[in-house]
Order: sequence, then C-alpha cells, then structure tokens
Amino acid sequence: MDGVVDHLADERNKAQFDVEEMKIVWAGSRHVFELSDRIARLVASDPVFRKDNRATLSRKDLFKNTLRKAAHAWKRIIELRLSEEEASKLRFYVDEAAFTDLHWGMFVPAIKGQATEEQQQKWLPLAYKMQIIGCYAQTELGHGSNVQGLETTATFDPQTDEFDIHSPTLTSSKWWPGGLGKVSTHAVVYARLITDGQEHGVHGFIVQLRSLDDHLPLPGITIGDIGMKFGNGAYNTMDNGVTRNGKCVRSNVPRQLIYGTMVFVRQTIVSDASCALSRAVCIATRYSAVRRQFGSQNGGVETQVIDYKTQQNRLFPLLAAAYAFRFVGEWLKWLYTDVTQRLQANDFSTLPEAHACTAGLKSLTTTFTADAIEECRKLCGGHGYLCSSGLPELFAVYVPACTYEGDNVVLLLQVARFLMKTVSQLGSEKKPVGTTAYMGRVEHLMQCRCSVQKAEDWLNPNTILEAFEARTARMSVAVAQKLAQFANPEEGFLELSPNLVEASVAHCQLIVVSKFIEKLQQDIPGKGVKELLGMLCNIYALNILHKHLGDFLSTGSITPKQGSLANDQLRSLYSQVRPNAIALVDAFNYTDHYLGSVLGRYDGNVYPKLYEEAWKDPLNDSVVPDGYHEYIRPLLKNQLRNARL
Ligand SMILES: CCCCC/C=C\C/C=C\C/C=C\C=C\C(=O)SCCNC(=O)CCNC(=O)[C@H](O)C(C)(C)COP(=O)(O)OP(=O)(O)OC[C@H]1O[C@@H](n2cnc3c(N)ncnc32)[C@H](O)[C@@H]1OP(=O)(O)O
Ligand SMILES: Cc1cc2nc3c(=O)[nH]c(=O)nc-3n(C[C@H](O)[C@H](O)[C@H](O)COP(=O)(O)OP(=O)(O)OC[C@H]3O[C@@H](n4cnc5c(N)ncnc54)[C@H](O)[C@@H]3O)c2cc1C
Repeated sequence: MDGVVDHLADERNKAQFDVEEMKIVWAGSRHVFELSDRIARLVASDPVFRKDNRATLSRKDLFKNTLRKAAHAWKRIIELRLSEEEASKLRFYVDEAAFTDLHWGMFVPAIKGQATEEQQQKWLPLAYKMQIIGCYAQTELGHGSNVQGLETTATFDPQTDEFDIHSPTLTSSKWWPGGLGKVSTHAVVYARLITDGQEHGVHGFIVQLRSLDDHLPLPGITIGDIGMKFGNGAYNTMDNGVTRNGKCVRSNVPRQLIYGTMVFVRQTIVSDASCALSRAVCIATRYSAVRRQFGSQNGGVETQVIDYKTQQNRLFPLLAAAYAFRFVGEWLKWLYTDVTQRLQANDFSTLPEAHACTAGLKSLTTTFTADAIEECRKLCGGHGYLCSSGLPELFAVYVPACTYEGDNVVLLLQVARFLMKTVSQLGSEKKPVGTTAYMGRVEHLMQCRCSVQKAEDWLNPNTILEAFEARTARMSVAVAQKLAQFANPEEGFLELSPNLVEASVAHCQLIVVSKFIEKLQQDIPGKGVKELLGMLCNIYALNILHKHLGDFLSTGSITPKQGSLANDQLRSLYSQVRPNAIALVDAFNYTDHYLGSVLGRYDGNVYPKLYEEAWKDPLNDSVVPDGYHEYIRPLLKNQLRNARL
C-alpha cells in the first residue's frame, strides 16, 4: 500500500499463521488464487465497473448501466481472450446480478445437462458466442415450488412439426425467470408435454422469445419485467420477467433429467454462500478492529469493539462458517461432478444422495448466510446501515437465495424424505453409505454417551463428530417412530413436517462439520494454517452445538454439564482467534472495489472516507433542498404568523 497509512497494520502484525498460504487454501489452489487476484484487480481498475452509484440511480438508469457493464465485460473477455474460467471470475468480480448470470448460470447448464448431443451442437456455439441470450423459464405466477403443478402446455402439432407453448390461465404465465423481462432472446421453458391428446408430464423446450433482428417479441408472445424488487439497487439490475405463450420446433425438446439443472445450480449456490458470507464477515471484522467505544482509562484510547466477548461471540462463528461453507462447497462440487459422470454411464445410484445433499446444503448455507449478513450489519452499529458500508446492498441481493433454486423449507423436506427412506432401510441388506453412513452405526449412536469431562475434551474431532451423529440419528429415528404410528404415511409426513425439517437441518450441519474435519486431515502447508483452521472448525461446531443445545440435550447426546463445557471452550477459542481475525479475513483477498464498503477498507481508514462519501449523495448537490421553497418555507412562515396572532 504505497504511501497509504495502514490503520490495521498492528492487527496484521499479530497474525500467528502464514496469510499467503491461507489465501491459497481459501482460493482452492495457487492457480485459482493467482487467476482470481489478476482478474479482481483488472475489474477494480476499470471505471466502467464502478458500483458506488447504484443506490442513487433510477431503475431504468440502473438497468441501462447494467447492460453497459455486461457489454463491456463481454468486450473485455473477447479483447483479452479470457478463458471460460477467467471470464466466469470476471463476471463474479463485476458483482452485479444480471441476465448474464442466468445465461451462463442456468441456460447453458440446462442445455449441457438436458439437451441431446445434436441439440447441444446447435445451441451451445450460439450461446457461447452470445449470439443468443438465454434464460431458465420454469416458475409460473401460480407455481414455483411445485414443479409438477406447472400449467403451461406444449402441444405437438404434426402439421407444423412444432409445439404450441400455451399459457392456458393467468397463473400459468411464466413469472420470475431472470433475464426474461427485457433481454433474453431464448428460454428453456418448462411445460406439460402433450402429444395425440396424451399428457407426458413436465419437459424442457428451447423457445425463441424475441427476434434477433429488432429484439421485438415473436408473434403471439407477451413478455415484460415483473417490477421492482426488494431494496434499491440490489437485484433490480436483473430483469426478472413474465411471458406467455410461444412456439418450439420438435427438435428443440431436451430429453434428459429435467431436474438436473437445479441440482447443478444448488451446488454452485453453496459456494456462493461462502463468498457472500465472507464478504460480510470481512467488512464486520475490519470495522470491529477499527471501531473503539467505551473503556478508556484516564483519557486514553477506548476499547476496540472486537475485544468485547459479545462482539466475538456474534462475529467469530460467522467467520468460522465462511471457511466451513467454503470446504463443504468444494466437496459438493466433487459430489456433483461424480454423479454427473455416473449418470453418463447410466449409473443412478448416487443421484438421490446428490439431490439430498445439494438441496439440504443449499438450504442450510443460504439461511445461515442471509441471517449472518444482517448480523454483520448490526455488528457495525449505525454505520452498518449506510449504503456506503456495502452491507444493505449485499443483504438485499443475497436474501432471495433462500427462495430461488428452491424454497429452503421445501428443500429440507426433500432431505427428510431421503433420511426417512434411509431409516426405513436400516437392518436390510441395503447399507447406508456416503453422508448417511453414520446411520449404519445406529445401535451404537442410540446409546453412546459423550465422553467430555473437561472443556478441552471438546477439541477432539471424534468427540464432536460422535455428538453430532448421535443427535441426528436419534432425531431421525424418533420422528421415524412417530411416522410409523400413522396409517397414512403421507398424512404423517405432513403432520410431522416441522420435526422432519429439524432432523434434516441436523443432518446437514453434520455434513458441514464432517467435511471440515476431513479437510483438516489433508496436507495443508503454511505456518499455523492448519492450527487456525482447526480453531475455526471447533468454533463452527461448538457454536452450532450451543445454538441447538435443545436437540443435543433432548436426545441425550450430551449432558447439560458437557454443554456448559462446550461454551467455556468456545470462549477460549475466541481468545485464540482474536489476534488472527484480521489476517483470516485478509486471506479472502478481496479488493476494496469488490467489497464495496467504506467500513471494510483494507487500510481501515474509515472515518475520513465515511465523511467524504456523504457529500457524494445527490441530496447534497444543493445546500437548500429541492422542495424547501414550495413546502417548507410556507409552512414555517404560516407557523410564525400563527404564533404572532
Ligand atoms: C446473483 C446471481 C447469482 C449467480 C449464480 C448463478 C446462477 C443463478 C442462480 C440462482 C439465482 C437466479 C435464478 C434462480 C433460478 C430458479 O429459481 S429456477 C427454479 C427453481 N425451482 C425449484 O427449485 C423448484 C423446487 N421444486 C422442486 O425441485 C420439486 O418440485 C420438488 C423436488 C420439491 C418436488 O419434486 P416432485 O417430483 O414434485 O415430487 P417428489 O418429492 O415426489 O420427487 C419425486 C422423485 O424425484 C426425486 N427428485 C426430486 N427432485 C430431484 C432432483 N433435483 N434431482 C434428483 N432427484 C430429484 C425425489 O427424490 C423423488 O425421488 P423418489 O421417488 O423418492 O426416489
Ligand atoms: C430473485 C429471484 C430470482 C428467481 N429466478 C428464477 C429463474 O431464473 N427461473 C425460474 O424458473 N424461477 C426463478 N425464481 C422463482 C423461484 O425459483 C421460486 O420463487 C422458488 O422456487 C419458490 O417457489 P414459490 O415462489 O412457488 O414459493 P412457494 O412454494 O409458494 O412458497 C411459499 C411458502 O409456502 C411454503 N411451502 C410450499 N410448499 C410447501 C410444502 N409442500 N410443505 C411445506 N411448506 C410449503 C414455503 O416453504 C413458503 O414458506 C426466482 C425467484 C426469485 C425470488
């Protein structure tokens, strides 16, 4: 940082581990770190990608600016001959929810995952060259969660060799698809296939929406944006749209698993959660080290708020979770790749596990992250509520992750189905494997006793693992036993769905903890790196244990005393992490541009920059505000006149 004072230098000097090596761990490899660092700086140095003005633009100006950025990004990708990996990183660091997310994040994956070889050869080159822009049109005004309830029909007409894509009711209008409203020329539309009067369920159809000449909707197609969404800038850079009707030639009907794209996107959302969470935690951690409040002795400096145990108790579990989600996201990416290879060999054996894991971990990580971003705002006090903190926008863009790609409760119920099926098969030849392998030890887990006698005993990964396994096994068996009392299993499932959701959360938390522990069994270079990750793993696990103590106690998985010892150990871990906190968030290697936060600046130079930012607000363009002379002056004059009467 040439010539700039680093207000966090003292904090950085406290680090007890090799930050440069931790950066490699966070990135996943040296290659990804170097590529990410290079692309992040490229984006940060390009004035077209500025984002500090988003909150003050009108929706139309905001959207037009998004199109400008997307076109500029594409131009830079072509000019610099960026690889797909580099281009994806560039779009990530541009950090704007836009139609390109859905083109690359769903339309292309849907064609790659569901279209035939022939269809891929036709459509993928057009999509890769952005000669067409696509979106993923599944959700309707009346149905989103219930895919089998979709009403749009696709009736084959042998005369024209086409499908008539029809929206028979208002509620069948496609509604929400990102990029649909104003930009996409094509969509993968999900509709009920009808041939010769026979209905064949929901299938995908590649439909052209707009002319490639003048961008006007094709004949018979109604199309538009669904309107403003939560927050100012935020997700309003995205044209989530509505459309009705269309046409599709017979050769445009993908043949594969219609649910495959959702499995793919859900696994990417877990990694996205780790990114969004780490951004918020980086801002809150740096600001907590800068902010001083109370505690000054005879006029000396006040206490850094990061030194308050309550601040650590709220912040450090979020820091730990950012790393935990990073590693479970790495594992989930492997699981998805593995299941995709198996499917290509017609091996469907791990598809149920892949569905349950992607659904459950997407639900768990997005719910936690949405709550955590709000907690980070609160950790920053009043200044966290300013747009210049970066946190309100991050929250507004992030929270729909709890809904899109599957409502989080609906997805946990999918995990519950998977868990109940696993429990029902215990004792049969079909042994539980993968993430439910622990259920194979259910006899032991139903009666084992936690061995913790003193706080440090909680540092043993096997002790933590067994407590989490016992909790989940006992919750799952308990709800399965209740289910068995219902004559109608579906009725029982509905009645007991709250319990089922809790067992599913427990199962997913166990997966996150176990994957963190597995990560620590790998060779991890760098002074102190593995030690710090071990502390974060223990903080993540013991914080979950503390927050869900009711489960652990009601299932008898631990005793109240052991729960109290876990809390004692947590406080001790906070003290060990405290000197490393700034270095742990530096390891994310985020540029100030990407963070978009005055509070989270690398140099910690917060107050002068906060003050500087204020004057940029358009409201300060004039000393006397618009409206004073029309409304305030007469009011004051009238009041003064009345006062004299
Ligand atoms: C800022 C931008 C970020 C950029 C990131 C990149 C991309 C953008 C990502 C997200 C943001 C933007 C866009 C968002 C897009 C969307 O939201 S797309 C629409 C998403 N919609 C959903 O997720 C709908 C959720 N509902 C469902 O998935 C199904 O309806 C549900 C699973 C709930 C029910 O399925 P259904 O078939 O009706 O009933 P069953 O429960 O009986 O299931 C039947 C069997 O099928 C198995 N199964 C279900 N789903 C899957 C699956 N995905 N994969 C594999 N198998 C599946 C299920 O287990 C049953 O099997 P058994 O019969 O038990 O063996
Ligand atoms: C920002 C954003 C972007 C989106 N982008 C796209 C896109 O690009 N393409 C696309 O196709 N879709 C998109 N969607 C739509 C999204 O996929 C759906 O909104 C999502 O799947 C949830 O479905 P829903 O809206 O029908 O919710 P609902 O299912 O109506 O949820 C309402 C409530 O009902 C509860 N509920 C529903 N079913 C059950 C049940 N069986 N048991 C218990 N509780 C239940 C839910 O938990 C929730 O509390 C987007 C949505 C958003 C917010």
